[in-house]
Amino acid sequence: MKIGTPDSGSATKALLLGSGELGKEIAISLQRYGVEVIAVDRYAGAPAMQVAHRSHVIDMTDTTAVKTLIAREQPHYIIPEIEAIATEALAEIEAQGETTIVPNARAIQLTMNREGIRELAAAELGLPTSKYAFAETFEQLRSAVDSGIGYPCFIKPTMSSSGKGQSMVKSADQLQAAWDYAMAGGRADTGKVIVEAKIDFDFEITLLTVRALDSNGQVQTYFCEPIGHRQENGDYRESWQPQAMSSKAIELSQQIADKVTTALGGLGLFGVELFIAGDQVWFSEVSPRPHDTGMVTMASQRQSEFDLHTRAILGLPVNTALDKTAASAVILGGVDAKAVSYAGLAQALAVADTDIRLFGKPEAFVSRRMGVALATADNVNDARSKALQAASLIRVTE
Ligand SMILES: Nc1ncnc2c1ncn2[C@@H]1O[C@H](COP(=O)(O)OP(=O)(O)OP(=O)(O)O)[C@@H](O)[C@H]1O
Ligand SMILES: NCC(=O)N[C@@H]1O[C@H](COP(=O)([O-])[O-])[C@@H](O)[C@H]1O
Ligand SMILES: [Mg+2]
Repeated sequence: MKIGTPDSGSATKALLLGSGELGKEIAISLQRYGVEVIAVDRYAGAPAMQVAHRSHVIDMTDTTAVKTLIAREQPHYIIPEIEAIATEALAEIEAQGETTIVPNARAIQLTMNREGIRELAAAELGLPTSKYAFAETFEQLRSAVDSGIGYPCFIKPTMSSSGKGQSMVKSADQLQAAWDYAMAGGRADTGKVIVEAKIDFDFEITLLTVRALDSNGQVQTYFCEPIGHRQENGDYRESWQPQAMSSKAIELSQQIADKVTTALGGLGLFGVELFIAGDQVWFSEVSPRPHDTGMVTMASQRQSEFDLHTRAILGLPVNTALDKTAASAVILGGVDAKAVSYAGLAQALAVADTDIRLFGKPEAFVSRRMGVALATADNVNDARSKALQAASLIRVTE
């Protein structure tokens, strides 16, 4: 198979494994550089499918289903977009040498599972993290908490995202419920949980970090301005850029992000999640792809996180500069409904300097993210209040 790039004239094909709101923006960016996009997800009508050249519905956790589809489509690039993919299939495909897994199969495998990335970051690279342990039974969980992790702590499925199956436990009587919730709530069942001691941070950031080629064809690491965010129940509610930080904390953050992304390797954008208290910085986790809190870059940067990921993958030049102070606020479903419609768009857009992105998910759940409001302003406080106001004016209805 001939590997094409936009410069070589032959059609380049990219296959998205996961087609949510992040994939939709990646698809649009890829298409702007002439790439053919195939969107894949577990359900029909997923956001990226609505803009892709074509799409497929498969069980992405089924190795055979993933391999069969890739053999049929023969993409040049496979871009994992969600933390629920049979990663064994990807290593085999990469080894055949004709397809680039973004950023590479090992990075996807390590970050898809909290165990892989935690062992790399804490044990191998020696980065500061919360105290942690893994448990395959309730007894193991209880003994890990009793013998050092303590309370409060977080219990999470090892394969999950957006807070699915995650709870904070304050005392021993809440432990069983947290175990049951983690066992039932992951995006894929690994039979294992991670328990982490709670870090008392002042604020948390996502440091978008890009590994891209410079004009000499050398891999360089570029950082965006830090993105601050607020989470509820393990899922993000608002984000803003830039987050003010001490120069020591930003320096440590960049060092940690550089170490972990260099260890993961490949080309693309990474969302490095860090907890900050004073000048102290802890590594939390990393996405080898655009990050939900990074949706703010659609308003704050000339090159959004989606453009940066796309450019890095294709070997094109990148610029991570901040353009405007901005904020994002999420629009949750608020109802369980098939066939949704939206009210309040005119009122929301009447808030100055805002924009609304509705993802087009075919079905709403009470806490499913259905859209995001974006706002720019002279300062972070004003940007946040405008984004929050615009988001609050949108109603998802049956
Ligand atoms: N050990 C911890 N100490 C303090 N807060 C934590 C800890 N672990 C998680 N949190 C809080 O919960 C949030 C979500 O945790 P985490 O990022 O691990 O979940 P996730 O399911 O991977 O979410 P996403 O996929 O959206 O990044 C964090 O951003 C933080 O606010
Ligand atoms: N924190 C990770 C994240 O935000 N991932 C984004 O959410 C989608 C799944 O949404 P859904 O669960 O509503 O289908 C994923 O496909 C991805 O775009
Ligand atoms: Mg996270």
